[in-house]
Amino acid sequence: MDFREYKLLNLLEFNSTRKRMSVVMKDENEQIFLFCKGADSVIFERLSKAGREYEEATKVHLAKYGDAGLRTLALAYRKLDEAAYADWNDLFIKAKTTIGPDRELKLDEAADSIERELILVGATAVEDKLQSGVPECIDKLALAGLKIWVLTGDKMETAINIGFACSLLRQDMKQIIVSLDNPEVTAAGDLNNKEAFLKVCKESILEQLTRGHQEVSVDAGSDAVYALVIDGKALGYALEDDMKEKFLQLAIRCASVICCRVSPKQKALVTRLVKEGKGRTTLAVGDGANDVGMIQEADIGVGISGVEGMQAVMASDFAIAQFRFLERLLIVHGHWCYKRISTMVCYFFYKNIMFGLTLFYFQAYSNFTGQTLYNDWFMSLFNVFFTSLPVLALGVFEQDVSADICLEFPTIYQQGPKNMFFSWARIERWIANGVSSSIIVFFLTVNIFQHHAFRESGETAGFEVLGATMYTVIIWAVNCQIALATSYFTWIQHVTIWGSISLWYIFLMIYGVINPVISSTAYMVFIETLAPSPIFWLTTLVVGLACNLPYFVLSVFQRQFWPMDHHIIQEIKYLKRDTEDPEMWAKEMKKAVEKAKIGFTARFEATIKQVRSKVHRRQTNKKHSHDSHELQ
Ligand SMILES: Nc1ncnc2c1ncn2[C@@H]1O[C@H](COP(=O)(O)OP(=O)(O)OP(=O)(O)O)[C@@H](O)[C@H]1O
Ligand SMILES: [Mg+2]
Repeated sequence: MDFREYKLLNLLEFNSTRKRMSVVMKDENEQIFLFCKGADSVIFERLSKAGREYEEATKVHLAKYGDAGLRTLALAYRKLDEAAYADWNDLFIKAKTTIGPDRELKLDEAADSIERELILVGATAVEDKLQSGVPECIDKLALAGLKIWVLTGDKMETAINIGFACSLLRQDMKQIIVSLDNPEVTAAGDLNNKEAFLKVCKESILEQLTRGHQEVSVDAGSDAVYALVIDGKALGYALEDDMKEKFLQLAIRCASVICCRVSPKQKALVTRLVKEGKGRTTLAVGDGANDVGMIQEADIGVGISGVEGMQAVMASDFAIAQFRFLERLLIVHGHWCYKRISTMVCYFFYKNIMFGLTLFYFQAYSNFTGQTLYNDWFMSLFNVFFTSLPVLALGVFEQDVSADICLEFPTIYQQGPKNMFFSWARIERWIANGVSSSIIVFFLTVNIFQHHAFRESGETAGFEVLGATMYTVIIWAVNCQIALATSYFTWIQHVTIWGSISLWYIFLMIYGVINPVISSTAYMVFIETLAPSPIFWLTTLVVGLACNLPYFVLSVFQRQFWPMDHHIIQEIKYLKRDTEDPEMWAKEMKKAVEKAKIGFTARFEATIKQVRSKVHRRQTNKKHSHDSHELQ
């Protein structure tokens, strides 16, 4: 075997902006070479006139590989003479030893100056398999009403092929392809006038975007589904200030958007454009260092840990091991989290308003004497012990519907993006609940106690009795309220809710027997006064129920007359209709998905529609010919 020995002189590293990497080598005859591999578009730009011998053949191969969904690399080399290399090496070493922010820039410039005049050798292709479960996951996300954009560093053919593989594209979609790969731009490029070339490029992109808009507008209202495929260079122009709005509007009207050959910076810019232009919440998911920019730019960044290193994971808010876990992360945990947090916050408003307002009413009632209704310790411990754990349990464990149902009914996810549970209307309803409960608890309790004998000897109750009773009612009311608002009960919910209430009585007893210097108005109030008197227990029951009555009645009405998705599903599950009455379940299932335009469910529907229209056409044709026969 014939061995050749090469000495490695320099390594010009890969990054996603350069989209290429090179090595400088010396062979046994002291001849210096530069070998370069990288994205085809980048390599072809850098070929010398003499080095284009295999250009056409390689392009054909590359297109073939791309269509097969393979990832391609173009390979090229160049010979360097000793003197030219020595000059360049000085420049490179200087760049390499620079310290400061412009080191990268200088290195890129140095590399750029030598990676020119290349001679094309050929191309390679490797299969980069989709992870398992990606098409299914994309389908679910589409059914949940999410819009999916693909931003990739791959070449257009590969990206389109992958688009087909994961059902983002399908045959009956109309593709709008925006790129600079057209005769006008190529002709302008040959003229060697940079300014004129830029102008032609810009005009070409503007024209393609306008044409896209027209096409989409013509078909508006019909079933036509569009996909936008834009390439990195074109995107550079489309993201300029005067064009980005047009690009965004077009992209929004397309069911799928695929941006290929984009640099990391462009990925971030596109994310920002959607985030700021539409004011929507964006989520970026990626696995490589080239995705870090967009992961940080998006509202929610998700990193996939895998073969491409840990950079994406380090920069992300959530890390997952496979793309398909995104489905569960969003549709199950995203949904639960949104509900938990929004209900938790609303409940906090409610309970503090209810408690605080009773203090305020008492001030007015006692002619602003400054006398507080409750013992100091009662007030301090309200949010700490007696009402805190149930709401924490709700915030951590609540599930309005189970995980399986979330996945089976992806539309339920839309409650989040539509903000149905943290809208002003809902917050106001909870505030109103707090205000009404405070009015009920205060005025009912005061009226019950005011004109009646409380003690055997005929005296009315003192304000310490009134305060302790009212406080007891509030503890019952707010804890029962959370029991009403919770849909998922485990022993944890029971322990926290009923435990909080029990804790109050235990506290009252222990605190009540402590020296009156410390317990002040609470001294023996429960053991001696409240516990033996039936009116205390009766008040707790009646007023406690009355506080929760408005919420309860409204909830019943809502469930009955304006049920939301999760209400219906809860009822079906509770009444076991899913097993006993499959028809009802199937009917509900139909409603359970957004009308998606991408994903294989959409593809399946489109195919059925096509077959149906074909059959219909055939039947009408037959009928026509039959009719004309009869006429003859
Ligand atoms: N090590 C490498 N050496 C030379 N060229 C490379 C190398 N890695 C990638 N390339 C080329 O640079 C292009 C851009 O790579 P980049 O990492 O930005 O995106 P990607 O990995 O292709 O796609 P994605 O954004 O989907 O991860 C690739 O399509 C490939 O042609
Ligand atoms: Mg990558």
